[in-house]
Amino acid sequence: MRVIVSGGGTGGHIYPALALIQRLIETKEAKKSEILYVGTKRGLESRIVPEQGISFTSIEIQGFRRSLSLQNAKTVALFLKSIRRSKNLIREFKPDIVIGTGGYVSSAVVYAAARLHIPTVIHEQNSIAGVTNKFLGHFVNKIAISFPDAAAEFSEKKKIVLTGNPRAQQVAGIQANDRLTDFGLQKDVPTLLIFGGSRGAEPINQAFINAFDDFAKRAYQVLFVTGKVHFDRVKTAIGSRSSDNIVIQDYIGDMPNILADITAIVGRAGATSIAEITALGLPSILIPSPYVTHDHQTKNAESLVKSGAALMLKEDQLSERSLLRNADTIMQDAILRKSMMAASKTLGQPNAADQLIQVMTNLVKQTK
Ligand SMILES: CC(=O)N[C@H]1[C@@H](OP(=O)(O)OP(=O)(O)OC[C@H]2O[C@@H](n3ccc(=O)[nH]c3=O)[C@H](O)[C@@H]2O)O[C@H](CO)[C@@H](O)[C@@H]1O
Repeated sequence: MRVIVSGGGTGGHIYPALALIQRLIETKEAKKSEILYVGTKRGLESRIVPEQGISFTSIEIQGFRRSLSLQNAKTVALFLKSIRRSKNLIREFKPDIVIGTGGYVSSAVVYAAARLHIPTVIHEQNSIAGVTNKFLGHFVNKIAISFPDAAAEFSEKKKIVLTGNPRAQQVAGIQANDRLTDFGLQKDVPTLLIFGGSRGAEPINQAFINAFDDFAKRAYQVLFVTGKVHFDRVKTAIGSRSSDNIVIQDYIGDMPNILADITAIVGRAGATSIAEITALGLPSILIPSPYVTHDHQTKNAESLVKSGAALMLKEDQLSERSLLRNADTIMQDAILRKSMMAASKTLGQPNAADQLIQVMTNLVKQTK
């Protein structure tokens, strides 16, 4: 099967696409040479996708501003140009199917495919759909969702299929593998991973910087990930302080393998992170980003909190003290962790990639 995949901007849209691609290759539904990823140069995808050895090509497009501005005129012009470019790419590559995983780049690629009568699927990771997927929902053949609640976001109910997030299946099968020693951490000490989504989060970084001296006294260890753009500032703020139980990284390239060795997570409540957390049955402290459309991360987090899988810390309550208190609550109580792990695991979607592939292969068969 020849497949064009498009999705980007942030890791939350890219990693589900990569997990799907990996599974398409594993199951021999597609060869590596039959896959083309279309993204933008500016998005994280331009770095992450070629690193995986997947063919990558970029189109120029930008997102709409919320307020009326001259930039929006440029955005419209770029959008029309990117549809023409996408149509050319599609005519050249001749995909059997085009799938979009969100982020504005996928709007042009998937829309162009629909206009050319190529079978199309979108994948929505969140319970509240993104702007791009809401737009594309009118044109595609199938809408794959990760949370049942997302069905309410689309008017054409016949198109909707609940598959889960393919990244869940990619991490679900991974066993603990002592990879923490790669970073100089101990392999048998409980480890807390702190990170603010795929791009890092300034408020989480600041709370961690303020709490550094206290974390340094803990019996557990901390793997702290700043996000690439924040790394230098965090390192400067930490200065010459160091501790055997704390490691600071800018980005983790191989998150699935690292997650398998982690005891608990402090993070944002991005949908793909949540798919990973529940696939592995990890306990977590979720600090939803208040800067996302319709506060959808709070909704994502609430589903875990309700079932006892996670604690939620609202960003306006985030401080060094609340960060430490929540971290200690989980890291110093093995019984609590055990019940959170069980609750987390019940929300996991370990067959999500296969379910999405099923949707794709059925659609291709029907349209042949
Ligand atoms: C600010 C913003 O718009 N956030 C959205 C974005 O978040 P974001 O891109 O942060 O997405 P998620 O938290 O969902 O996923 C982050 C992904 O990046 C990976 N990772 C992260 C850090 C790292 O060092 N290495 C690494 O590989 C994680 O393992 C995960 O696979 O997309 C999500 C869709 O899924 C949405 O729910 C989020 O609201």
